[in-house]
Amino acid sequence: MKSLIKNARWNDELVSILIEDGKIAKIASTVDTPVDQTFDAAGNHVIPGLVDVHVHFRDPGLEYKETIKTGSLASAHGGFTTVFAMPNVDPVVDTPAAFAEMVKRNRRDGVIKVKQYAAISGALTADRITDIQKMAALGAIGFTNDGHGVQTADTMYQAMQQAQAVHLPIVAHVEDDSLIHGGVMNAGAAAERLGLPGMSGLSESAQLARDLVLAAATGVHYHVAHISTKESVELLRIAKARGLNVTAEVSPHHLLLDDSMIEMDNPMMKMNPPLRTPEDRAALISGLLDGTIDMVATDHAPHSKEEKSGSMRSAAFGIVGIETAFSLIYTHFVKSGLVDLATALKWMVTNPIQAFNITDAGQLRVGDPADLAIMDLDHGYQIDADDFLSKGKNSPFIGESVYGKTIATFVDGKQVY
Ligand SMILES: NC(=O)N[C@@H](CC(=O)O)C(=O)O
Ligand SMILES: [Zn+2]
Ligand SMILES: [Zn+2]
Repeated sequence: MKSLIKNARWNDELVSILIEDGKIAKIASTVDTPVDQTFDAAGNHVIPGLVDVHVHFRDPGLEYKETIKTGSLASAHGGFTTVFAMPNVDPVVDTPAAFAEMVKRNRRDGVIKVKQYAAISGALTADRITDIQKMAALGAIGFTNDGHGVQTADTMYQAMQQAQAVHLPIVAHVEDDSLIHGGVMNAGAAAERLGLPGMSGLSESAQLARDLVLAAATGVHYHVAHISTKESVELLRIAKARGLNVTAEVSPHHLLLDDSMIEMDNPMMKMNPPLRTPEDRAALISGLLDGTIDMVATDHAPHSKEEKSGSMRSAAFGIVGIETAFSLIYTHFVKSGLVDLATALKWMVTNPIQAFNITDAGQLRVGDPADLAIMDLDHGYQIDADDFLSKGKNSPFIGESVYGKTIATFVDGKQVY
């Protein structure tokens, strides 16, 4: 099977991409090999398929929020061709049997490449660590209790030792529960103005400091999920300077929103970690620009309309992000002139692939899997929840005007959007 994508803009040139048996066979200004199928990109840009190391697909158990099918279709709509699914489904992915079931489902229902994390400890909250060795053998991409911080140092220490032994990362949702005090947004002036209970950013940074000590002692690859405070960025900067094997992701919403923008009690502005202060946000942006933070990940967290209505006091934590991430980063970092497209693609493709040793994702080189997306970078559009393929419509960015609309997405040469 041979196919051709023609008239695609790549590195300021119009190219044709020849795809043979799912792999990129040739990239050239003209290709005259006879093919079975041709896709005309009509002068739009081609980018390597995006990679998101942090999504919630809610399947099994919470299919009313999202399924692997709808989540992966939404990913394709966002230009993503590889995503890493979190284990906080029902049942939690904390046993080899549950893990094996997820592998089966992800393969059966995913229209893109859906890789799977396994839990660090039972039910994401127990002190007892999971069978890390067995789940590694079954294909786990890493271990995480995302949704919960690991509260005891010994549990984290043991998990790191085991993960290091199988050469897989620990992905940390860093949150010390003793510092949360029932907060629903960041503690500080904004929470006081709104009269809402606040949670301190120290909850994240204090646990991160502990983890970095443990990571140094074990040598494990330690990856910080959804980093959100300036203290965390500083800790990470020091850890990297010391040569620790540590990486971090930041979400588009923590880069683009802060608590000063929460004008009223609005559940679409509620997520964990919460939007922090403008100073925290500035530190996240500098950290991303100077390489302290390695990558952008969405933390796509779909919830139902009911769960995301009413007051922030009772609404669920989390927002969707997989269908808006590229447009938001492209518009606010590339179109605005802060970085070039290649840098944004480092944050959303190359660095995730390298940090997690992904061998079957495409980077738009001859011989790579034909995982790619065609993007219209020149015409603005408005983010509209009716266009989302995700079941979750819980986005604070609805109505925003952005650039970077996905025209088509291909996985192993097959058009999936
Ligand atoms: N980010 C969130 O606010 N929610 C996530 C859990 C998580 O990522 O911690 C979820 O599963 O809904
Ligand atoms: Zn989390
Ligand atoms: Zn998450």
